[in-house]
Amino acid sequence: MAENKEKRILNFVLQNAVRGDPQSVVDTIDTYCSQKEWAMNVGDEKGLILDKIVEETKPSVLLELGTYCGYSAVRIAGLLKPGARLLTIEFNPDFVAIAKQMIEFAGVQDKVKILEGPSETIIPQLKKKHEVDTLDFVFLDHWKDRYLPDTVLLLVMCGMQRKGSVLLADNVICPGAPEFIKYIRNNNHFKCTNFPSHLEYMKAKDAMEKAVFLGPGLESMC
Ligand SMILES: Nc1ncnc2c1ncn2[C@@H]1O[C@H](/C=C/CNC(=O)c2cc([N+](=O)[O-])cc(O)c2O)[C@@H](O)[C@H]1O
Ligand SMILES: [Mg+2]
Repeated sequence: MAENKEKRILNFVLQNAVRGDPQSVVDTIDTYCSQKEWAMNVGDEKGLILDKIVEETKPSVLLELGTYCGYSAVRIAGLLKPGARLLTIEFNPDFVAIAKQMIEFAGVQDKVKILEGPSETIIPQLKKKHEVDTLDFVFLDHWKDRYLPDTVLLLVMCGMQRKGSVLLADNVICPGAPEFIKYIRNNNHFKCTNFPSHLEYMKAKDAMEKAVFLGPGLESMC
């Protein structure tokens, strides 16, 4: 496979991080991407917001949309209670290969399962093929124009949310996910909170949006 940025990030981790230590892997990626080559990891500043919300939620079954190099999968997995599991969806086979090695090096392969393919195909398979009943936590960090359709898919088509389920979306300012924000903030089945921050490794403003599902009401969900 051609030498590319994601491969260079992985090699830097393999050569500099501590095997079996998720925090060391996360810190090493942050060092590389802040000093050598920028990459679209959630990063250290927004990562602390992610950590706090995961720890507060104490989730057992989690879904991530957009694995990329596995940075947030490793970060989240390092916080999970025994028996909790993270499913992460990624459709780029090169990134799947990178993330797989990143997750194994961090020693969290027993907590994380990468599902290769497009989210729109895999989400409807979660119940039957991956024995998911409901999701306690969903991290949205894939193409921004997929946030809304995939949220609707999770909600309406697959009933994947239960009362108290948490959706957390990265990048609601930069690059932005305006349709998702409009929908989720106007949907009275969700209680939304915005967490202002900065774009990973940059000074530009960004934010994360947390949306807690309040449960299906009597009226239609749409
Ligand atoms: N429908 C789908 N199913 C499965 N995998 C999918 C998918 N859509 C995208 N992906 C994967 O998710 C990742 C995309 C992330 C987009 N983030 C971004 O575009 C992004 C951009 C900036 N930025 O430009 O500053 C900053 C950020 O934090 C960002 O997350 C890639 O690994 C891509 O292959
Ligand atoms: Mg992002």
